[in-house]
Amino acid sequence: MRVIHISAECYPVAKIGGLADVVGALPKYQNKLVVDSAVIMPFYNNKFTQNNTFKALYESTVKLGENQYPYEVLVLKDNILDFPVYFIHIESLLYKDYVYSEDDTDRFLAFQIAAMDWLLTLDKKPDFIHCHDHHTGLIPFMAQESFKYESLNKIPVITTIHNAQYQGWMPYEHLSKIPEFNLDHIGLLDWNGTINPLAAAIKCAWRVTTVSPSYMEELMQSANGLEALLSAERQKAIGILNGIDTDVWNPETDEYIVKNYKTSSVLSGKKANKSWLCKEFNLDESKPLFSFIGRLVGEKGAELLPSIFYKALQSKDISILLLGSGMSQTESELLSLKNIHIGNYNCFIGYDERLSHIIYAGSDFLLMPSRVEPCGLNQMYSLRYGTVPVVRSVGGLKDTVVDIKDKVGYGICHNDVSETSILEAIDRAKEFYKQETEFKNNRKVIMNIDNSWEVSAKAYINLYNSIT
Ligand SMILES: Nc1ncnc2c1ncn2[C@@H]1O[C@H](COP(=O)(O)OP(=O)(O)O[C@H]2O[C@H](CO)[C@@H](O)[C@H](O)[C@H]2O)[C@@H](O)[C@H]1O
Repeated sequence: MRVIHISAECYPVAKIGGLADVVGALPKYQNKLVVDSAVIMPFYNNKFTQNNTFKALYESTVKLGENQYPYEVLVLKDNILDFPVYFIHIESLLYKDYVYSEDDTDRFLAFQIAAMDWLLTLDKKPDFIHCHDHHTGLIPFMAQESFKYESLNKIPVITTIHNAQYQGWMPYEHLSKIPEFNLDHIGLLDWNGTINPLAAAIKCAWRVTTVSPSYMEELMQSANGLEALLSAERQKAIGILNGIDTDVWNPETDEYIVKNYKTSSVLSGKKANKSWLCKEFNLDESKPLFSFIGRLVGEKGAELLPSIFYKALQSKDISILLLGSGMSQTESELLSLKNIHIGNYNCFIGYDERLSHIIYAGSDFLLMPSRVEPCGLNQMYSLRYGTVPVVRSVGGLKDTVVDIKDKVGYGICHNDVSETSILEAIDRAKEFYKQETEFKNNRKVIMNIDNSWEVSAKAYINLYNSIT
């Protein structure tokens, strides 16, 4: 079985968020089964592409309306990744020092067309095309409708929704850039009077998945305008929970963290990582350390954080550390807070992969007050590193974190995204921290929870098999 994943991100090549983690792990775990899995992604100008050498497999031009762009399909000269990655190199559009920006419409249109054009030329075609998020949302449509891809239209296309908030909307002036199709079928591209790639994917993909079962249920109620569409397509929709790459996220071998540890050495291991963090960020090591890692956007409840932190820190019995970037207003509020709660609070505004690993390892609690959380990987990383997640019960968080009130519980859950609710959860976490023996035992329990990809990789294969 040959599967080709098509995505804008893939760890370790280019990562903005969780999409990269999933596309960087799922093919690897599929390849351990009976699958030959590879990835097609854009060739960006970043550290990974600068530090490695590539060779061209294929050269051509991609047509985008009136314009023609030369492009190459590149592969790594030395295959240092766990699965083949094919890079679409379009110098003037994709080869930038960013992944997403204002000019995404043309960039990802060209990416999708170039990827499909190249697939047309292959002797051995994939058995399944697996697309991720709206950046690849026109592929299911083009595979089904564009005349030039007729020879690909028997290949089942699967779309995975990692985040339905962003849908890739584009005005109709871009229509002529989509390879020719029967205009009677234009409705497949449309949602509310505009071209909506995610909607087109939901209509045309053979199967639609979300990254957790609860998120699929939630999208039927609220999906940034697509709820009715998802409900209508419910018979081909399924939620499959993400896993985590336990080779990358393993406190025993993680090269980023200050001291490695396993269940039996969790106390000293976490202590060393916490000490490092507290020294680095001028925090009091003796207090429970609450952290937040992530994109500072509304979906993550980020704009509430400055006020919540301010209030939670009044009692001076906890420390808080934040790593993230996003809305500029929230960033500046978080930065100003540094001058108020000196010694108990700090933040790093930006992106830092190594620091994120040390925070998972050195924190006592990880906060995730998300409004929307399709799956969430942070809570699974934190569990693996013995850090108790404090989460809003939504989407994948609901599927992966059980509250300590439950007999088999191990995390702290709250139902609302309100200040009161989040502050109450923090208070409950503080109480839990004081029950020293239970708290320490719980660390060992959560480190052993199996959230690895093995089960989910199989679930995707069962899904592919159910199509044929
Ligand atoms: N400033 C920073 N510095 C370093 N690392 C940072 C960082 N900000 C975020 N990260 C890292 O990015 C990843 C975030 O993953 P998530 O799954 O939690 O969120 P995201 O919303 O990006 O993903 C979307 O897709 C994924 C994958 O399907 C879903 O789990 C999720 O719910 C959905 O919103 C983690 O690896 C985290 O450590």
